[in-house]
Amino acid sequence: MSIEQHLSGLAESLAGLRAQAPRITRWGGLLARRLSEGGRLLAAGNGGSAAEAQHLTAELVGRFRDDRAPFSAIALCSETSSVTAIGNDYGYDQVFARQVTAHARPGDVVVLLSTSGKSPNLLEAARAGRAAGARVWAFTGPAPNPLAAEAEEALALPGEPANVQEAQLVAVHALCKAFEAALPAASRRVS
Ligand SMILES: O=C(CO)[C@@H](O)[C@H](O)[C@H](O)[C@H](O)COP(=O)(O)O
Repeated sequence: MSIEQHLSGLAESLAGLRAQAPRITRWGGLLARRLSEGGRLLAAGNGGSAAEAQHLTAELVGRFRDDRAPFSAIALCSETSSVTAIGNDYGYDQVFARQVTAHARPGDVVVLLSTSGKSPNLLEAARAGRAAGARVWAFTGPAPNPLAAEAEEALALPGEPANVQEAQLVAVHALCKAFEAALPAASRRVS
């Protein structure tokens, strides 16, 4: 595939994202409410999506754009001792689900990123999140797919995996932008 074809594919995935901008704005508002009230975001993904999960939590604990309070967010894929111990003792399908069961409380938000929407460990994590009473949102490739079906809501993007993954990084930034815009003034300290 030529670079031009790759970039055309990315444009298609981004067009799919643009069509779902209202969902991202709504998610940002809900996330701002939940985290301001003491909730926590738990994020997970495999491979490149693991990097995006970490990217999202870093923006929330640090900051995206505005100077403001830190918020609680954990990338479950970065918990190397938990991932390796749970994977070793319970199997790779449980590496995120067990952490979700340990950390998630009602009022929390679980964000699961996948290009295929088929990774068994993310499907298990979605079930664990719902069982814990948390909100479960999935970022996936083309719908229908099992993860989109298992989550309460999904941002499903068209395109091949690499393009979906690239567009998901834009979606992560868009969510952070919507989140910071929706934060109550009390927790915002723009300099
Ligand atoms: O970054 C890439 C492909 O762009 C790979 O590392 C990719 O993330 C891995 O193959 C993942 O295991 C794929 O998982 P998923 O997106 O299908 O849930």
